[in-house]
Amino acid sequence: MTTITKAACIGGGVIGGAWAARFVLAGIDTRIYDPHPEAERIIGEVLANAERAYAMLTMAPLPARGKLIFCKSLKEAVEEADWIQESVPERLELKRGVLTEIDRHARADALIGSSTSGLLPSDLQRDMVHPDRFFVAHPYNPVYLLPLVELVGGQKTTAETIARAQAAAAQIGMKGVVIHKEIEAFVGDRLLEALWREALWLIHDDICDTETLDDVIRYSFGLRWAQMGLFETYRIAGGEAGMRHFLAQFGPCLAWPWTKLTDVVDLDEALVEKIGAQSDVQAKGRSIRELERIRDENLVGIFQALKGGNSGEGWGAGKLLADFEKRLWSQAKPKPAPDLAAPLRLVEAKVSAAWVDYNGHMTEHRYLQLFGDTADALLRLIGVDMAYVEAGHSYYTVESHLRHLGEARLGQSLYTTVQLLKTDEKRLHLFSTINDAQSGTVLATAEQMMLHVDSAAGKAAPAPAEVLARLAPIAQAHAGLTLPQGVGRHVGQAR
Ligand SMILES: NC(=O)C1=CN([C@@H]2O[C@H](COP(=O)(O)OP(=O)(O)OC[C@H]3O[C@@H](n4cnc5c(N)ncnc54)[C@H](O)[C@@H]3O)[C@@H](O)[C@H]2O)C=CC1
Ligand SMILES: C[N+](C)(C)CC(=O)CC(=O)[O-]
Repeated sequence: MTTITKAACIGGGVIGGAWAARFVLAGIDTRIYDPHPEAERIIGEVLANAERAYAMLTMAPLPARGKLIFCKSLKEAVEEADWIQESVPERLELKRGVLTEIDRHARADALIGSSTSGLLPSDLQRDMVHPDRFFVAHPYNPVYLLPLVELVGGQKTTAETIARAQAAAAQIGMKGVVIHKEIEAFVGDRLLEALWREALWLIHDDICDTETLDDVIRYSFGLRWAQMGLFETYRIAGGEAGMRHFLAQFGPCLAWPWTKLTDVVDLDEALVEKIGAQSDVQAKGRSIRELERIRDENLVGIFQALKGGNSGEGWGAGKLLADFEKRLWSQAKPKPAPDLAAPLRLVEAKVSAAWVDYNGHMTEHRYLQLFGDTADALLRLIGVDMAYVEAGHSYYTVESHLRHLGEARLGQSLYTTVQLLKTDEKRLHLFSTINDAQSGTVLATAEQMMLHVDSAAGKAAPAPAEVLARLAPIAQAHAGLTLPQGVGRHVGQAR
């Protein structure tokens, strides 16, 4: 299977720019060709938003950012690439011309994907000399966050190409869903178009305005769709009798005249202006980049909620993120040995929107999460990693005392440190801090006791010699450090 190390983006608008961000943030060197005079500025802004979103999304060790190179010609962009992604405007003749040129200059084993929202891959690959390596890779906006890519082959696409494309998608954290039969608009845009058509009629007929329509979605079924889609949601809606009862009860309603789905609304000047004006009111003067940042913060929050779903196993897009993070951790190069002569600096983080509460600052359980991540980083350092845990032993936290000394705000960069206060064969007594990354100011501290356990037996057990041996030099070095202020504090009031 191909490992993608070099990518090319042909077209760097809304979608091409965000593909470039996804590639670059996955550590892939990316060349981009777009003749738009402001391409560099636009793509730079998209990349900045993507980096901001990733900093909030994950603490897993992302690879070093790939290089982003702007090219003067399509040839220069594609000739060395492993994966070329075309994202030029949705016009068949334009796309065919661009794809034929890509085909001419690309390496024989390169993957060539098109972002088309609905054109048939067989039509797009018609004039290519090597159409076997061409496929539709239809993404969703914003490509750098939403993980789905619909993979659709044309008549001349090989099964090997689709399999390689699926593996390449996984490499950049995407879920490549293979659509085995080519139809216009594939699966996602068929569904979206049905909804959109209906929505346009509702505005046209003055049933509601754009804000009311959006509220109807985002306060109700939009929340359901992000986690269970349509059919699993409706299975539950059938009550204990499930899907069959749901179909029996609501199937006949489909024959009632509830929808204008087959009629196409005339998007004449008046309707465009009506929708445009209502949309302007909704936006409350926010720019597209500002709206993108709000959207991204919300998406990150949803991802994180889904990552903790299904009793912590992860669910849907959250499970995909959890699996991707596991892979990143397993591939991470060992960090240089930390300086033992000071508390160990182990975790870097940025305050995500999902971490902020009604007081406008990081909410209290996120402090505990960061202290937990810090303890996990220390455990990995002494060999207590996922394989160790799966083999039946771990450390459990049995006591924590947190102190909140300052506020952490949305987007603020933080780091944590940990100092070993005392250890024995079963116990780890730790003192951790959360610090502002710029000033080093301590914002919170945690004093914690952890116990080594035999997880199957559910009781404390001595840690094995190899774990204790890795612990010993840290414990020895930290024994010489000053006891941090706040150790042994209990909750009480000054008298
Ligand atoms: N905007 C969306 O929500 C989605 C769009 N798509 C698909 O992605 C593709 C691109 O759409 P957008 O990014 O929205 O359009 P866009 O208009 O934002 O970007 C198109 C870019 O292509 C560039 N371009 C035009 N001719 C070119 C050429 N010959 N060579 C290189 N670059 C060229 C333009 O300068 C522009 O920057 C379309 O096929 C669209 O259907 C797919 C998923 C979602
Ligand atoms: C509007 N659109 C057809 C270009 C939308 C898509 O293709 C997918 C998306 O991101 O909604």
